[in-house]
Amino acid sequence: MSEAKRLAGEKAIEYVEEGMIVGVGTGSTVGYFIDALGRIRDRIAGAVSSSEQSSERLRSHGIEVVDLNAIGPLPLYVDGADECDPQKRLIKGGGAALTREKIIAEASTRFVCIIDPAKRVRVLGRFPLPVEVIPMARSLVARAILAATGGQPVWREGVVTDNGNWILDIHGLSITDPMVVERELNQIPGVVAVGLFARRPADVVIVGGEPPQIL
Ligand SMILES: O=C(CO)[C@H](O)[C@H](O)COP(=O)(O)O
Repeated sequence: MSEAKRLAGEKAIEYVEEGMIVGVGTGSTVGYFIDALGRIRDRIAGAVSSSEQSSERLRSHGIEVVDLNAIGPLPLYVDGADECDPQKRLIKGGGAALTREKIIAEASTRFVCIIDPAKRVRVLGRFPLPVEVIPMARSLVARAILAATGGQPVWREGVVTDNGNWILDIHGLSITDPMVVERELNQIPGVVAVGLFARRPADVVIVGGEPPQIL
């Protein structure tokens, strides 16, 4: 699968234009995109990063990491996903960076999602749905998730997000209406962000392969 990830990550470079500030996600597929971005670093103005991990990798290539507050809308955001349905709605957050990823996706005009073929599903939910929670609300949120969805929330123990919060992964969901589930979970006090990207799906999906497929 890492070859498919590399092919997807490198293909996404075609969406980068001269002088752009590029939004950059998190994960192993994005790692290939960052490395390719490093090869054209003189042609971009910098990057907005969704995680400390990606910031470090961007800086290692000499790419300046820019504060989202210092700029207007972003023309382009490139990120991976854990699942992608035919409407380009996503589950993200396997790397625990979902909140910043959601912020950058929202700020961007074009969201290009890069995946390997195994990430494509008909219905979202086989991958446990990550939810970032305020630590003191963990068990309250877990009970509310069970009541609202019937899914089984499991604490990703030991993982602390870049925002100092915790992750619950919801197992056993079959998400036939992602917009409704996203909205319902967002309303639980203590939830910081839900790893469902239904309200803001990807605009373009690149599926890594020889040749890459554009959806
Ligand atoms: O949402 C994410 C991080 O929070 C990643 O994009 C997602 O987990 C996919 O990762 P990978 O490219 O390593 O398969």
